[in-house]
Amino acid sequence: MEVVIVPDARAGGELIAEAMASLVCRKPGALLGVATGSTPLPVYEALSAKVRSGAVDMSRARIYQLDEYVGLPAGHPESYRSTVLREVVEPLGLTEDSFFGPDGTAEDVQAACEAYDRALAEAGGVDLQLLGIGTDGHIGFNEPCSSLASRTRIKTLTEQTRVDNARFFDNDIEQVPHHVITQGIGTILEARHLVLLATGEAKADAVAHSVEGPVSAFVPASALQLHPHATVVVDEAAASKLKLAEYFRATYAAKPAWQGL
Ligand SMILES: N[C@@H]1[C@@H](O)[C@H](O)[C@@H](COP(=O)(O)O)O[C@@H]1O
Repeated sequence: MEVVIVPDARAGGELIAEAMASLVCRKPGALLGVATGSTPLPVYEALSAKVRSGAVDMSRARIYQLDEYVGLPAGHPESYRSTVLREVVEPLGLTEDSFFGPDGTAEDVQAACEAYDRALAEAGGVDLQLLGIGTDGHIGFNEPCSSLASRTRIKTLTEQTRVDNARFFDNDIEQVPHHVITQGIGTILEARHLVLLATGEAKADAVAHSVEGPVSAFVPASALQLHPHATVVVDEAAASKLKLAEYFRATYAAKPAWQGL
């Protein structure tokens, strides 16, 4: 696992956007797995700036969703489908044809989960999966004690995650769905490159437990330790509880720039 400590969220966004752009230059039809939440926004802003300036042509890239609320009506502004369309797909100049996600409105939700898991594999697998992290260490919506081998499935949100996400629902926790679909931890681990971005002090404990703690279903992001190509990008605040921060800084400083993430 590589840990990169950046000065701020903007620098993290720029670094990851650069990695995504260089992937798409090498492999124009790359599958990019995207996350929602506030943290990845600087990545999408930096990447769409590259598209607008002509530095990268994303027209053949495909965008895959990580998770989704169950039961929000199609077109609900806070469904993750609407969110990714608004924050990623449209700013990158892509259309819905190149955007795929699990169907949170399906009558048979379990079948929709299995269909999405299959679709990911049939499309060749995700090349780069961007992840955020919950304050409890969740990735996607894999809450603590999710199986490290789990596949795309229905999960029930913890009270903490519903409280954290109420800000997207007029600060009204009653509006936050209880159930979600999420790529499982086993599914996420199949992506060829995992890039987790965490910014702000509220994520410092979750980052320290994930990077330096034992691999444990209780801290779902600790599963990144099992992946051969996992990159954790953190700002100074999110890195503040890492015991090996100096080592991570020195290692990254000594890395040749051409290597990328
Ligand atoms: N399902 C999403 C996660 O993918 C995201 O990482 C997390 C943190 O969001 P934020 O970056 O806004 O803190 O929120 C939600 O739970």
